[in-house]
Amino acid sequence: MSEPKLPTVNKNVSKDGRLDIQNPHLTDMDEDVLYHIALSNKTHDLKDMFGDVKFVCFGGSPNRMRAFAEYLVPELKIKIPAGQTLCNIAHGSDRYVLYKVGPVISVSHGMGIPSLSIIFHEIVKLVHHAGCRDVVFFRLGTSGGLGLEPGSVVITDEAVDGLLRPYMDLVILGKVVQHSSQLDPGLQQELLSLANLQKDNYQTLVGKTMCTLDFYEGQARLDGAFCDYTQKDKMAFLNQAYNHGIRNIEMESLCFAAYCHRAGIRGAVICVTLLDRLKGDQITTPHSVMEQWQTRPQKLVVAYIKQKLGIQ
Ligand SMILES: O=P(O)(O)O[C@@H]1C[C@H](O)[C@@H](CO)O1
Ligand SMILES: O=c1cc[nH]c(=O)[nH]1
Repeated sequence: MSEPKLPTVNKNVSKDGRLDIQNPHLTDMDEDVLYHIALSNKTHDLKDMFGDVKFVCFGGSPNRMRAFAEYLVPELKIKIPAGQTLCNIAHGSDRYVLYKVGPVISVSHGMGIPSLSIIFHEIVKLVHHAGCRDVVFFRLGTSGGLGLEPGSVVITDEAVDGLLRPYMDLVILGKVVQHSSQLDPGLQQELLSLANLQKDNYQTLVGKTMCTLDFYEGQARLDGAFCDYTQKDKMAFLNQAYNHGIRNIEMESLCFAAYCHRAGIRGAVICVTLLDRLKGDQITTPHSVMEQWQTRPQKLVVAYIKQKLGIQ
């Protein structure tokens, strides 16, 4: 396979840690409407609303990201005035939810790369307009594991596509552009060290993550509406992925990693595994157990945030 031609990246962060977006067209615009989160740099004072943000946490489901925001309130010792509740700042749009708890944004991204891509663009522009400094991005997700006890947590060191390539193909103006999906190894190690300190009764490890365009055939499942391959074909592919170092499969890490790299933002992907794909396809774990598992990546990122903010 020939090496991809990757565009130059990481030019976006200025010396003082602010995100200087390189898109020249943005500076010519009188107003920038962040359509899917119902905000704009003209109708909202984004510096006042978001200028202190240091961490942005993305996750697929709106309810999970609300629950994460609620979890952050006592953990970060945030006082919510009596009679007030957490407000979905993106309530003017019903596409995504967005909460702010102190210096943390908790935002949903929906399912799959196209949905994540839209919200990522708008969050990067939000962070830019707000003048935030040294912001770190996290994806807190769920996934199918490979050879792991369900409930294990994988910190992604490299996101690969369904062809096991460590970059994202993007079709722009009728041409394929490739963006490297490298993630920050230092951040991965910091997270792993924190996980080791937590002495949890589940495993947290660093491994490669395969990001697919589909939950069923894309992830070699036999239980979709369509399937033209055999159990043997499926196992051959999943074993190939395992031997390549892949430890979990989900649907957003490639774009998340590629865009973090492109924007020059430190980012990490942390996903709990809901099942072992070497053993099956259907997710049969009770909902209450999965809800508990989904808090595992959150717990790790909260430990990281508290450490950075000096909160005991
Ligand atoms: O972060 P979540 O749990 O939403 O991500 C995974 C990948 C797909 O979006 C979805 C499939 O069930 O779960
Ligand atoms: O198997 C799984 C489980 C969660 N999310 C996925 O994308 N795949």
